[in-house]
Amino acid sequence: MTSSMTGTSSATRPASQSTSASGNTASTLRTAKRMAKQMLPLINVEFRAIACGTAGHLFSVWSVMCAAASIILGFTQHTPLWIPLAVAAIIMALLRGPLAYGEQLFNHQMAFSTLRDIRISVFDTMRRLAPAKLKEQGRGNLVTVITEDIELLEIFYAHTLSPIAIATITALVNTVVLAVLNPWLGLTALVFYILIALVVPLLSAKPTYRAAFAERQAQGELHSLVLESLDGREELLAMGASSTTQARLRSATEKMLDARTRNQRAAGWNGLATESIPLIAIMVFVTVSSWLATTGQASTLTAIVAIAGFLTSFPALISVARLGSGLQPTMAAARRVFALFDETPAVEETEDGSDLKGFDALEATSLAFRYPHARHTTLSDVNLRIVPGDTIGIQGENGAGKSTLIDVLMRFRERSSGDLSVSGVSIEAVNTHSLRSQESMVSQDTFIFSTSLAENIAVSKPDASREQIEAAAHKACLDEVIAELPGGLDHVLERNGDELSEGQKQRIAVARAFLSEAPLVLFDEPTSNMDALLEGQVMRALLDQQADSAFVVVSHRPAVLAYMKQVLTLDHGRLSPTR
Ligand SMILES: Nc1ncnc2c1ncn2[C@@H]1O[C@H](COP(=O)(O)OP(=O)(O)OP(=O)(O)O)[C@@H](O)[C@H]1O
Repeated sequence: MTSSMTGTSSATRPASQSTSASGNTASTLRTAKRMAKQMLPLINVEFRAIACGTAGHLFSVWSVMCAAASIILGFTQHTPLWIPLAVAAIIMALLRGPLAYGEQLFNHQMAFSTLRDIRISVFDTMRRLAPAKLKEQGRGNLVTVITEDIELLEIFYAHTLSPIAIATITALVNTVVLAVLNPWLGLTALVFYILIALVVPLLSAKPTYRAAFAERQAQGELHSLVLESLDGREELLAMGASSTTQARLRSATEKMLDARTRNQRAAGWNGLATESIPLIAIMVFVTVSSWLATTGQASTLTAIVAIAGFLTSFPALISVARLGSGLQPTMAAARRVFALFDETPAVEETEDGSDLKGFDALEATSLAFRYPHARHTTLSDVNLRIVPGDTIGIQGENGAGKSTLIDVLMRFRERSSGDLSVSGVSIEAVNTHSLRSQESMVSQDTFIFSTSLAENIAVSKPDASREQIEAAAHKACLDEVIAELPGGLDHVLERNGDELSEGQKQRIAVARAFLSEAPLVLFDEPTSNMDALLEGQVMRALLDQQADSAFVVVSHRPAVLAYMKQVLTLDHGRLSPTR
């Protein structure tokens, strides 16, 4: 991952909250600088875009100037000079097309490559933040960042830096050319160039940024609400609460539309200036040129050629003037993407630590854990030793901290104090990928991916053979589910396994545990949705294939705990033996 993208900060709030709408110039410049850094690996492509764009715009100005000079010289003075001027005008006009094509091609090559790198970094960041910090982000907000916010960055990478460079170079060259024709013409052009390419975008940037930022935030909140209403649609219908949700959706939509309207209004003012100022500039320029011609300070030929050139010099500048409002949604989106990159993970992954050779023991001594901002510690003094062959049941009241303990043992969350080691190595000194190969987990909620049932089972061992998958499915009592699905093991499950019952999904999770080769498996309520018969079959199958593995099973059910050699109770943050 590119370090400039992922520099960490002390931010601990979700991306939706950790950025403010303050559009001060310093922070916008910082964001722009950070974005520009991503372009460094492709700087040659950017130079090519600038070269093509500059040449293309200058050729279009010069071709019109040469054509004007050629026509006047040919018709009024009948000098042969009109011929080379006409040829030059035609050649430059013909070159304008390929140069414009090149400019677009290189700009988009730059934009798409940079966006690809940013997308990879976003997915890397999500992996780094998962699972603890990702839960805090809000799914809707993440969806907005991953889809719309990243797409908006395209404007910066394809339509910002090179147009600014092109506009600056062409404006300077045009000013010099016009000043050579007559200093007054050069001065007049320079004043209007500065007005259009500098003053207009700077004046329209700040108000547009605020509205654009509010719109991005409102969009994220609306997406969160829509996803929440979709996920909870059955509860809402069953509880007759649809109208409340509709009202919340309406209010969120209005908030978003209000921000969008303000954004459009700010963009409208920018459009007004961008359309009017060139016309005023042309009127003033024509007036100055006519005055110079009538007072004999410039020839008619000079005045007409200068007017022709000035008229055609605006497109490069107008695209920069429009950035004043057009770029602001992009800057707002960039702040949100960078806020995600800057989010501090609950646990920093270890990459330069030790690799575990095998699993001897997991030991927790005086282990404590407190959620950030929580008033009490959830785990205050946990002492636990797990060795190969152990089966340990953990029970406790709702909210006692059982799932939290599993998260800490998996190092999804960092303990607040105490010691925690695996095979004699302090857990944070173990390389994360090595830790995951030794410890795996079956959580309360099973996520079903949109792929075949076989591939869903093989999540814990992607290179598992067909026989191994079938055996795991059989042990997890999935035979009858497989027989009922139209494609059997190859049936493609969709929408988080909508067509399966919760108990069937849990059996898929257990099948994953059967396939996993991790010597320590932590189960969080693995059979809570199964009937007593299935539960018994699954537990017996688990113990049958246990061999040297160690199992820790969190459960409220005495029937499940009865299978365990040792049962512990978690109460007031402490584990004590029950039997
Ligand atoms: N992300 C969080 N931030 C703050 N507090 C949390 C968070 N997650 C859980 N808690 C709190 O920590 C305590 C322990 O929660 P945990 O889910 O570990 O309990 P549990 O024993 O697994 O409960 P259950 O039997 O209901 O599954 C609860 O009081 C809960 O409110």
